[in-house]
Amino acid sequence: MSARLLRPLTRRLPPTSPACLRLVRPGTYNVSHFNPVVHSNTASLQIRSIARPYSSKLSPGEGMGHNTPQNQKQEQQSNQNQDNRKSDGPSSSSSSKNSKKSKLLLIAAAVFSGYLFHSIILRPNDLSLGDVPVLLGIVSPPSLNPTSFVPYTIVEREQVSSTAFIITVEPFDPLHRLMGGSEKKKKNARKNANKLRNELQEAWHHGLWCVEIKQPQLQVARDYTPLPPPVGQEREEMQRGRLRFLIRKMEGGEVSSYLSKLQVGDKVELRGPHLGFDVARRLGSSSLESSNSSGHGGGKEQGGRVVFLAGGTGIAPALQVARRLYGPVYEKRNGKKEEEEWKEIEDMPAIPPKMTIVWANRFREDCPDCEDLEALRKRGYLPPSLNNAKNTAAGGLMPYLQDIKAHHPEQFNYACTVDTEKKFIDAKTILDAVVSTTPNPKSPSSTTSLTKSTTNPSCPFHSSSALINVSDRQDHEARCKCASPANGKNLLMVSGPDGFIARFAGPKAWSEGLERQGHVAGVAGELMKKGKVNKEEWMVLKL
Ligand SMILES: Cc1cc2nc3c(=O)[nH]c(=O)nc-3n(C[C@H](O)[C@H](O)[C@H](O)COP(=O)(O)OP(=O)(O)OC[C@H]3O[C@@H](n4cnc5c(N)ncnc54)[C@H](O)[C@@H]3O)c2cc1C
Repeated sequence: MSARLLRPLTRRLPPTSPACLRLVRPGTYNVSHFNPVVHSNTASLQIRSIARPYSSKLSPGEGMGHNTPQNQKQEQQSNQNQDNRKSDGPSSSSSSKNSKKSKLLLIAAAVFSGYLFHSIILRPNDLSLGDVPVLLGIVSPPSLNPTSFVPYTIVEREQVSSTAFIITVEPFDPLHRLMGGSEKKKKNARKNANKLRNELQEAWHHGLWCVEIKQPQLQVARDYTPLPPPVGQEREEMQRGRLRFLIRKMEGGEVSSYLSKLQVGDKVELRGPHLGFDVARRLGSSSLESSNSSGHGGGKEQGGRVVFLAGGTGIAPALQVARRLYGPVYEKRNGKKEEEEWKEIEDMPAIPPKMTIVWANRFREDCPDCEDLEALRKRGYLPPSLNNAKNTAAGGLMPYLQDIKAHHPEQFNYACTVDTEKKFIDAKTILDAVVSTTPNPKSPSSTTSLTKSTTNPSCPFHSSSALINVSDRQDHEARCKCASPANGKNLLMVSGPDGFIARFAGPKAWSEGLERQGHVAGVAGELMKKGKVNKEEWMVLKL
């Protein structure tokens, strides 16, 4: 509020200038010329007492610093005024104090209404009343947290198909809005950068996570899953605290319809991060699992294979898992592979577990260029990190998948199905995907699964029967109950609309106000019953 309105005042009257010091001299002043906004409300402001009467307490050289005849005259005049006021008695003094107070109040009210008019009427999506403490420097801008909503600004928006769009948001800083591209803005951005990076780094390291986005008119919020940053932009995006979401507009949907109407520059409110299922701990790979939080030291051997069935926007958690297993997709910068740096930061395994994603879409436009990478190469296409192109939000998500494939050809696979081309996920698709993750016996990453004898049936990480009652919101607080270090399970993960999950893994169940995993049914349940997918080695996770 006042930062903008007082700027002209401070610019005209720097604190050390004689003009500024004139302000503290006893006397009557017209304040209207300081700011046009207060002009209509004030005629004059009397300043009669100051903390240190300048005539007696300012030492030579302090303040005005000039003992000119003119100053002496003014001083005498001022002393005379003070004497006169003293003789008026206490009632006169208190009434003048009151009038001074009311005038100051008037000014404050005028400034405040000007601000309200500016922020609410003129720029409704810009600044709001809640931003005042930040603008005044009383508090720093709030950062993403799981208990309260904080404002973000949409900085990019891309329509990737007729119903789906990607928005990129970054933390809203009211000071940035007011200061434009000034030095102060840059300084502030740098100050916040490391804090934001640390917060998000933890969530990315966990793997699966989401944030809530609020619909402010209806005061409802829904979960959305941040996509990994575009190829080669991980560092920059993390430092700016940016988040990207793939959102499908649902007809009649309260939050997705609202979000579909927002444009670049608009504000959204986010709350989070909310950590989801701990994939690394279930896979049990020693290099993925953090020993201090697992309840035991973590297994010595590499473990875990992942088959991920993603329906539509369910691709977002699939990419989060891929990022957890393979690290950020990197670019070469100054001759140094950025991936190496991230490996150090994130403790990535040298040889990551095998993963296959099958992405089901209604239309081809949702997954253009979803071809085998070799076929794409023959057509002259190279993923962004190999042809040094920057992959912005534009181009959707295929470049991300292609880049992981290019860097981990043995470990990672992806395939797409398109409803309108009469290609659907079925039992055979799932079995093929399971086979594609079979480790090469010669490979050092050969998988060893957790055997029946070492699995505690009540362990929420390694026992399918215990998983039935698990909710994703509580998962990260649980502890492994297996007696000996777990080598890990393989995961068949299913993510997408409720109908998609129910078809392939059975419906989730609700109890005590929480959505829980429920029994495994659907196509995956059938395959396990028939023994085509070994239920001792594979666990099903519904997202
Ligand atoms: C952990 C998690 C992560 C998620 N991540 C993403 C993501 O990254 N991207 C994404 O797009 N979605 C994601 N979702 C789904 C998202 O949270 C919302 O559920 C989705 O956007 C729909 O919300 P909505 O408010 O628009 O629709 P809602 O208002 O909840 O309505 C949903 C559907 O039900 C219909 N409906 C509503 N009320 C009625 C009624 N009374 N009678 C009949 N039909 C009705 C609506 O028409 C609509 O089609 C995620 C969900 C979870 C749990």
